[in-house]
Amino acid sequence: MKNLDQYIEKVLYSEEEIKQAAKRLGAILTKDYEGKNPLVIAVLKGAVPWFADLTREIDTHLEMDFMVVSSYHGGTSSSGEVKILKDLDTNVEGRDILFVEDIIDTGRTLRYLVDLFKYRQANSVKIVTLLDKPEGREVEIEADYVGFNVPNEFVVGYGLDYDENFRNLGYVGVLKEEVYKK
Ligand SMILES: O=P(O)(O)OC[C@H]1O[C@H](OP(=O)(O)OP(=O)(O)O)[C@H](O)[C@@H]1O
Ligand SMILES: Nc1nc2[nH]cnc2c(=O)[nH]1
Repeated sequence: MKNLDQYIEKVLYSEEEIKQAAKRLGAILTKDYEGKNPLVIAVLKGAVPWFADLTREIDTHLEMDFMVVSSYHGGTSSSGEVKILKDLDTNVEGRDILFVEDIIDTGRTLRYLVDLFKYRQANSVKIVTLLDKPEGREVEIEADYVGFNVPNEFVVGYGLDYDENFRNLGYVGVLKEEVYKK
């Protein structure tokens, strides 16, 4: 057993399943964005592994950029307040924007970002997320492209953290209860 595996209660999505999801969505995005040169934005930090794997499956011209956004503090609950820690340096007016997220839970992060980019007069704003947790929703927002619908549990791995740890797991899983008690 690998060192970090011992903290995991169950694996929800394996490396292989995530790879297949990247291929499936990458093929759709290739068609949808052909000739549009979209600005594909990773919402850091959680989206890093998914962004890296997904964009390599999109076989058309695109540009990449990065934002650092945070709403979760130190544990498993959202503060409800979305903070932009690093914004874009480029003008998005008239651009086709594709946000890449690891998860949509309460929906607050993406509701905030979509509204902001509409205000900034992007031509289109769409969302691709590895995981969608519909039962967590507190504000209305829907992803345009979804890898998996995830049950209402706190998940870690493949970019998703618990207290900044476990982002480097290759798969998505649920932590053992004793990890939270430490
Ligand atoms: O739908 P919501 O309830 O807003 O949750 C989704 C957001 O929560 C996580 O980010 P977090 O704020 O934990 O920052 P991180 O990406 O640095 O882990 C995740 O990466 C999403 O951005
Ligand atoms: N790690 C992690 N971050 C989240 N942010 C919003 N929902 C989740 C979740 O289930 N796990």
